[in-house]
Amino acid sequence: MIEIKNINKKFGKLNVLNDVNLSFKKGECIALIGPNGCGKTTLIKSILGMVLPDKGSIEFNGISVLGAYLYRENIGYMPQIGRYPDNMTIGQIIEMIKKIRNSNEDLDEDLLKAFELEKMFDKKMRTLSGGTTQKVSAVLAFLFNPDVLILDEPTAGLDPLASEILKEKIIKEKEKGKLILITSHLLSELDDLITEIIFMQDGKVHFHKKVADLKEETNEDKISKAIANILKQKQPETRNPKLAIVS
Ligand SMILES: Nc1ncnc2c1ncn2[C@@H]1O[C@H](COP(=O)(O)OP(=O)(O)OP(=O)(O)O)[C@@H](O)[C@H]1O
Repeated sequence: MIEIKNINKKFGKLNVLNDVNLSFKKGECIALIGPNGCGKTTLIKSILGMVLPDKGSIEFNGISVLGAYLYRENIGYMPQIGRYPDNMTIGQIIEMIKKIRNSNEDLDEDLLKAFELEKMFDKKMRTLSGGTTQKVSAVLAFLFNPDVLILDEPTAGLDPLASEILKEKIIKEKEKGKLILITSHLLSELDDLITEIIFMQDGKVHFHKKVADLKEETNEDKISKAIANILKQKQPETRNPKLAIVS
């Protein structure tokens, strides 16, 4: 579904993506993890066409994303920090996006209802808490029933109930066979969700494994412990604080 081949990206002298090769298929729920600044968001933005790689190719269903935009209709994107026009209300934002998309798909309003956002339709975006803004971003990502969901730190800032609602929704969409790509630092949140894990470090893919294989190899039940175990095996001498994992 998404093929990433030999992607490189520099910002000035900083090598942010360094020969990244990845392949994502329908029905997978993949966690993209790694220390701050290792290139996760840059990789996501490259898939979305918001960042142009210096080298390499990205294909969506066999077609290069370079210069293309229609493929984005198949992707629901929840950014790490959603930015919206300050003076518009929640209701106006959702209506505006619906009009721009002009989609014939049945709308998926599960999250709109579960988060009870309709009660807050008249609230202006500038008055919203961080968590409520995250809820608006989540609603918009799922609204047009996309085949692919790319969620950048989706539960950051959400309260425990909202976080659980979103996780249940992600599981429901995964079961429908969608491709879901999630970045998160909260590894304990990922246990029930993901089928594969990609660990990035310094712009490179450190490893890409199926969760079942990772757990079997390390003899650990929890993803956070399994990853810590792998990292210890790979770097027995060093204690690199950048690899700190939140479990
Ligand atoms: N537009 C840009 N211009 C210059 N540098 C950038 C730009 N976007 C990202 N960077 C740099 O690229 C590096 C990777 O950033 P990126 O946002 O991809 O990291 P990340 O893995 O998503 O981090 P985090 O876990 O903190 O979200 C960082 O050093 C960041 O400062």
